[in-house]
Amino acid sequence: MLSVDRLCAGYAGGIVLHEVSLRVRPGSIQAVVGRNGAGKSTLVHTIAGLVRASSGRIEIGGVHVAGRQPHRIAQSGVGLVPQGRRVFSRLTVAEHLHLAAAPWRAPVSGGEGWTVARTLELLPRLAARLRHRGCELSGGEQQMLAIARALLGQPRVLLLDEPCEGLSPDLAARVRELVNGLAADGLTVLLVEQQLQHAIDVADRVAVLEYGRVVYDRPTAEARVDPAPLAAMLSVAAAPPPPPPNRPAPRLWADTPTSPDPSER
Ligand SMILES: Nc1ncnc2c1ncn2[C@@H]1O[C@H](COP(=O)(O)OP(=O)(O)OP(=O)(O)O)[C@@H](O)[C@H]1O
Repeated sequence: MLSVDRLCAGYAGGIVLHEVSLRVRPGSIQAVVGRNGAGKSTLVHTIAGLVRASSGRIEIGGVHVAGRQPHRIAQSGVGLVPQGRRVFSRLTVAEHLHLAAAPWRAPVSGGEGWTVARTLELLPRLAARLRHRGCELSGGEQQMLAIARALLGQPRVLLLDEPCEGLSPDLAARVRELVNGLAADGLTVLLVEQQLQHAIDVADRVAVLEYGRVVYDRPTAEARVDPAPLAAMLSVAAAPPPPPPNRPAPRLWADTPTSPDPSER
């Protein structure tokens, strides 16, 4: 179970997440949608420990992890598939996989762990590309590699930040199918999606972030019946809410130097 409770986080320029609360059950997919700049990546980065929470709780399987170093949070069972894949252009697929493999780490959720052989069985396209360098892969292959790398860390919670971005409809459908299968195997999945329809297709619940606040969080079954309210929420620009009166200003944190790539923003 991933539980986020009244989470606040941001950067030196200001607070971005305002008391965000979400609960994602094992084996389920929670989609998070929202307009550009709503705070979706900040949310996954904060859960992964790359951005420091200024207040609130993040629990993985009942253990409070907010404030821990990113590698400690990864050891608690959080895997991140970052936006833009972030594969190393000069390393081969095989090198990526062997660097990411953590066979000494027992799978946090128990059961069968992820080995290089098992990830290649799941993602056979990578098996045919083992000697290719990151820069020689297609966008879809890079995405598969980013997912394989996260799985090799033996996660029980998988955070995916716009995994279908820039992929052809076929490949995007393949990625959604893959994510679905991982959740069916018991993984807890938080999926940031730019496209509402993709979120509705794959997720069990969908939450809307607006100016860093959760303004909607319902089962996708409701949106499948009538997606109009959700679509309207994402297409009509709302003014940012005024700050609440008489509340002390939240502490602001700079992005930590542990961010995977300082040129990210
Ligand atoms: N490293 C950073 N330093 C300072 N501000 C940042 C940083 N990263 C993001 N922000 C700001 O935080 C806010 C939320 O950005 P975030 O990337 O979380 O939004 P998003 O919903 O993921 O957007 P997108 O859909 O465009 O990826 C934006 O105003 C953005 O400019």
